[in-house]
Amino acid sequence: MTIATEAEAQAWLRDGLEVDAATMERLAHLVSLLLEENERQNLVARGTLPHVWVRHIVDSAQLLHVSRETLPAGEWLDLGTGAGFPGLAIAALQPQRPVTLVDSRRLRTEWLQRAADVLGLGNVRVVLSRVEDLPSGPHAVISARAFAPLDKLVTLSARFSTPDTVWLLPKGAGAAQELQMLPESWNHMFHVEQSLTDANAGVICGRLLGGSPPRPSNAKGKRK
Ligand SMILES: C[S@@+](CC[C@H](N)C(=O)[O-])C[C@H]1O[C@@H](n2cnc3c(N)ncnc32)[C@H](O)[C@@H]1O
Repeated sequence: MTIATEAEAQAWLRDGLEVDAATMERLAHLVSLLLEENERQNLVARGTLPHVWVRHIVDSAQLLHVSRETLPAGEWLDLGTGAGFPGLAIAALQPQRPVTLVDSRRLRTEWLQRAADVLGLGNVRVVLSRVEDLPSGPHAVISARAFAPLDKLVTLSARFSTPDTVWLLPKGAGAAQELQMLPESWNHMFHVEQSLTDANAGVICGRLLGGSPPRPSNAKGKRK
């Protein structure tokens, strides 16, 4: 199944993900704030504006659905959140879950904080920082969309993960190839799930196990 239209996106949220009416309203409010702010700053690609529900809201919300396992409770860390995807949409969908949104661009984090305030999302923590400079610490879920190639992303972010952490990484058409290129010594249980919003794209899901964690010397994305 591929969700292609705005009507299909909203129907899937209501019927597939069983999002309640109040949350649908919150998401609609997020969409209108985004469209308004996009007039002032380039938050998302203009070509995606007619399809915000498909390209951003459901593309984010699918992370609550595509993984083969139940997501652990606890803090969700979204790296390179940009305009808010997937992290801000997840926070709107799961207002009881603490969600940390990290981005290195001040304008983006100011927007994220404003949007979270207007939407009344007290579960959101916005952090203006490079991922490289964040303090280490475990998180229940790690997500990142369009942030970095998989090997670099895992290298940068392994220190926020335990073997119980679930990683959810929406990728493009090259998801399976990116996964294949991870060094064999890395002990992981990642797999690719079909994206609900793009027949050619995949979501890399799974866990990073102990044993051979990536070393910081790989931080620039170089493979040995
Ligand atoms: C291509 S955008 C993707 C934004 C969003 N995740 C999405 O998919 O719509 C990448 C974002 O990562 C941020 N970024 C790039 N390098 C970063 C770093 N080292 N640490 C934190 N954020 C970074 C950029 O400021 C930008 O907002």
